[in-house]
Amino acid sequence: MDSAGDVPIIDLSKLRGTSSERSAAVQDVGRVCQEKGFFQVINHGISTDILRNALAAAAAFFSLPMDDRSALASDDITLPVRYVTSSSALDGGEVKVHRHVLKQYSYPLEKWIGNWPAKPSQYREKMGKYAREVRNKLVSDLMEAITESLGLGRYYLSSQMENGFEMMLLSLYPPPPVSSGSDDLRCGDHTDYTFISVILSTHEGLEELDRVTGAWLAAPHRRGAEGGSPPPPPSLTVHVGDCLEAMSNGRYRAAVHRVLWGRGDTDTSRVSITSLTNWAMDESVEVAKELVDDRHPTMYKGSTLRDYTRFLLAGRASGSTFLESLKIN
Ligand SMILES: O=C(O)CCC(=O)C(=O)O
Ligand SMILES: [Fe+2]
Repeated sequence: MDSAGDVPIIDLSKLRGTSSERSAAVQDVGRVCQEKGFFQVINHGISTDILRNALAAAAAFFSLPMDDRSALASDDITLPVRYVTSSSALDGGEVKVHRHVLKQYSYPLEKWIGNWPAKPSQYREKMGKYAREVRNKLVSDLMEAITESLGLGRYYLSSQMENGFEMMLLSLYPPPPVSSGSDDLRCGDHTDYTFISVILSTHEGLEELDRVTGAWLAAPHRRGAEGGSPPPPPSLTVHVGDCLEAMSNGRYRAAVHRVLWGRGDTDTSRVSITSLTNWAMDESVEVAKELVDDRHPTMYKGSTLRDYTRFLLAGRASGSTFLESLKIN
């Protein structure tokens, strides 16, 4: 299996190859989910145009006047489309914006796309194409490979996936204010509440925690505009999330990741799109009973997306993460 630096690369065309290619690729998927929890994908079949258009649409949205964007702001975290800004006060009373986020529900697409921002004009079309392709060409195949690699069979989660839920987080990380010094952590270390998340971004900045060495690894970044004919597509990074860690009874580990932006003298903004795969709001994610035996007792309590939302609403009073709160000692 290839890797870029210390980040493994999964060739998705192998999952659609001969049966021996497929079983080798399924084993690779299992191994990286177990050992790392993060990887990048190539030969997924999503065109460079679709990827670049989605990033351009996200950037165009963030270029809208603040009034247009803040019209979508709300404290109600259950809304299907919501604009959020995270910031902190600097010493001189100045406010540092870490990032702006547009959250939008995206699966089933037909159900939600009408709620998406109507401006800029091609936003829904370009973002909709990306959402559909990520789902059909990447997430579905990977989820099948993942359950197969756990010995549960390729279609083990098909119905939960079909009846499930997907969310996109579009993030804008503005350039740092001059006075920010070296404080360039924009999104602190965390895991995602999801089965898998897929990240596309305009710039580097995403970092993964290597659980074995304790080192932070920079996810390699390709913009997709460099030479070559056709040019190689932009990088797509995949993370194992909390739901997969729990369902697999801890066999696969959620990726701890963070975003640093602004190191050096950059005056550009970074834009990313994170796609999160979940089950329906009230469908409980439980440890797969097939993965429990005397040597592997059930390690996690069941949880739903609604439980997670409630946890966020309550604030992290205990200081622990949602995944930690699910662990059975
Ligand atoms: O901006 C990125 O590259 C990742 C953002 C992220 O981790 C998240 O929104 O959960
Ligand atoms: Fe994340």
